[in-house]
Amino acid sequence: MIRITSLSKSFGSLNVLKNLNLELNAGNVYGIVGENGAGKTTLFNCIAGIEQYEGTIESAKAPLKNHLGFLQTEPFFFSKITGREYLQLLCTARGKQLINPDLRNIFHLPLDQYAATYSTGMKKKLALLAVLFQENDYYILDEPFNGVDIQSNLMITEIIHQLKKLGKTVLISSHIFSTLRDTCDAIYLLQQGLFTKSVLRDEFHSLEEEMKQASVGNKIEQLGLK
Ligand SMILES: Nc1ncnc2c1ncn2[C@@H]1O[C@H](COP(=O)(O)OP(=O)(O)OP(=O)(O)O)[C@@H](O)[C@H]1O
Repeated sequence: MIRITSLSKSFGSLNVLKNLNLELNAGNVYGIVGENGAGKTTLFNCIAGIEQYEGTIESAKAPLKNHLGFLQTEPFFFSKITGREYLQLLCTARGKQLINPDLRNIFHLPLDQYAATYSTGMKKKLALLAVLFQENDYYILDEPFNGVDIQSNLMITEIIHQLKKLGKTVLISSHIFSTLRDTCDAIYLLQQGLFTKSVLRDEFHSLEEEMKQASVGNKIEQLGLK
């Protein structure tokens, strides 16, 4: 369980997160949707302890950061570290052994190549493997489907299903509604730093239609394509 109470975050005069409350329970997958700049990454950074904030964030397993696997939108790697060394480093940081990295290298990453020289999608897959190998209780996956190939997208969907089965708590952001439909138990709509809607699985379709209507409406006709 992660409980977020009265969470606010500002950058100077810009109020990005406005008094958010959210409870995330074990064995559930939660999705966050919202326009660019709505505050999704800022929310994740606050939960991960990367940003300072007002309010409280509590977790059943504490401290939260020691049990959290945070996959960032664009993972960063130091220049002279191989994929294998990165996996080793992240496992060591949690006091875990790196077990069978070659056998468990399901994305066929070149583990002896410098990670900084990986492609965008390869970097994301390496960072994902690392947080999985840490055996965390909580996962935040910021746009996990973005920039990876179709095969890996299918794999990541199955990984999320498996995390749910294992009773983990998973929070995902995505700009592709279908990926959330395939993985989430509940979806929260974040608009200008506020949760304006939360829906359970059986209401996903109506949320998608509502968002489509609000964002597309009659704008295609307005475009006047010929
Ligand atoms: N370090 C920072 N300093 C100042 N403003 C920031 C900082 N980080 C984020 N912001 C601002 O906070 C707002 C929310 O940004 P955030 O990255 O959380 O949005 P997001 O919902 O993740 O967007 P996207 O979908 O584009 O990834 C934006 O207006 C952004 O410019």
